Amino acid sequence: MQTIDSYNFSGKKAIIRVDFNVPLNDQFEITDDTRIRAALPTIKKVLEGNGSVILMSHLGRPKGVDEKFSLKHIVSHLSAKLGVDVKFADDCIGESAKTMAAELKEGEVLLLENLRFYGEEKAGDEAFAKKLADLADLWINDAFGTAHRAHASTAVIAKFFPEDKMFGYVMEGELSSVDKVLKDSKRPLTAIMGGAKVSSKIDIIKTLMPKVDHLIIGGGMTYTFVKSMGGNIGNSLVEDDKLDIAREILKEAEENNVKLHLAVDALVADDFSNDANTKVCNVSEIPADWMGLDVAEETIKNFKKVIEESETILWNGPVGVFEMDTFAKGTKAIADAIVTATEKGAFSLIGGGDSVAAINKYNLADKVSYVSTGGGALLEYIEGKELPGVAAIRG
Ligand SMILES: Nc1ncnc2c1ncn2[C@@H]1O[C@H](COP(=O)(O)OP(=O)(O)O)[C@@H](O)[C@H]1O
Ligand SMILES: O=C(OP(=O)(O)O)[C@H](O)COP(=O)(O)O
Repeated sequence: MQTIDSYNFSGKKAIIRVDFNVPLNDQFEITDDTRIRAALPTIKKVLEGNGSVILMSHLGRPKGVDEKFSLKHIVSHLSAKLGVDVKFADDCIGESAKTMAAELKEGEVLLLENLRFYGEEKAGDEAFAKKLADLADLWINDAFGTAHRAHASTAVIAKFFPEDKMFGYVMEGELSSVDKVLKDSKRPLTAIMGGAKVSSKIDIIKTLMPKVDHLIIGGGMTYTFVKSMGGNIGNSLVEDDKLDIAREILKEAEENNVKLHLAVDALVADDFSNDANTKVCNVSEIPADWMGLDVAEETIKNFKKVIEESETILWNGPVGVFEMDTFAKGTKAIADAIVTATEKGAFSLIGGGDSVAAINKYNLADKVSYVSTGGGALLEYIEGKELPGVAAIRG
């Protein structure tokens, strides 16, 4: 298998599938460029090896051609980050892309327009994949965030590069980080699962159960668990159809000798608002009309202790409504505890859109071991599913 470190890029054109699916505001400015920064080492590696680079990505979920989802919005930012004037092809296939790719010289970078302007991308159309493949001499897959999609540019294109395909550094880093957590982990291993709902986390919790020593459950999920044990949760978020699953998870934890840590106290509010009235109460004694929106002191103390004594940590999902400052304390405390553990030598992996947003909000991304660029892809990989973008390279 080829690797990015052993391949000779000299005089070659590399088409790199990146995940530049970044959030844009109403002025089309990038509000979080994590995925762009993550892709730079791979691009630079090819350029330093005297190759040229053709970048391809999707942005959003457009239905056909739609200006709002044009990758032209990221050209200037990418150029600044790379220190290279990035050229832009306003169609990812067709004559102009072909000519621009053919004319690309060593050290130059061409960005293709949004692949999803063509339905063929998501359909995994082979003829479309071939048109992309024909632009280059080799294919690098570095789009971890999209590795769970069997699309033309993430998987199907592989067949046109039987010898000349490889992972980029993002893919290599993401895969080895998950391996460090799930395969060669130093103990104790702690998973912190937060976020809104049990339903979106059941599969991952079940996968982690036989592997972890500690499972911390936080966020909106808490109240489904508390209700399943007969507690009063007032107006808190709950999934009544998941009460049985919650009980099952509690039982599985016992059977697997996993120490499951739930909140003991909650910061409750009389409204889902930053300006609501708040008070602290026992997590199973929440008055009617009040809702739990964050963990409180006693819980924070418990969670911190477990995290700071861990050698390997996986964090997915905030433990409170951290978007509102009033309810951000618990999530900030988790982030701080992970940083403390990491400073003491633990390996920490943060993944999932909102926990990454939280770690960035507190400027702590550089103080943990690895921040994943994948949401759904990371969860599927941890769940043990084969990702098409990975299989396309490993075969
Ligand atoms: N107690 C709570 N009640 C309601 N929503 C919550 C609560 N705690 C956390 N959340 C919300 O959960 C959302 C994140 O959920 P989710 O998408 O599952 O996480 P992630 O993106 O990290 O996987 C955040 O927007 C957060 O505000
Ligand atoms: O942002 C992405 O996924 P994520 O929201 O799970 O992190 C990827 O770019 C994949 O996008 P998609 O879910 O539209 O295929």
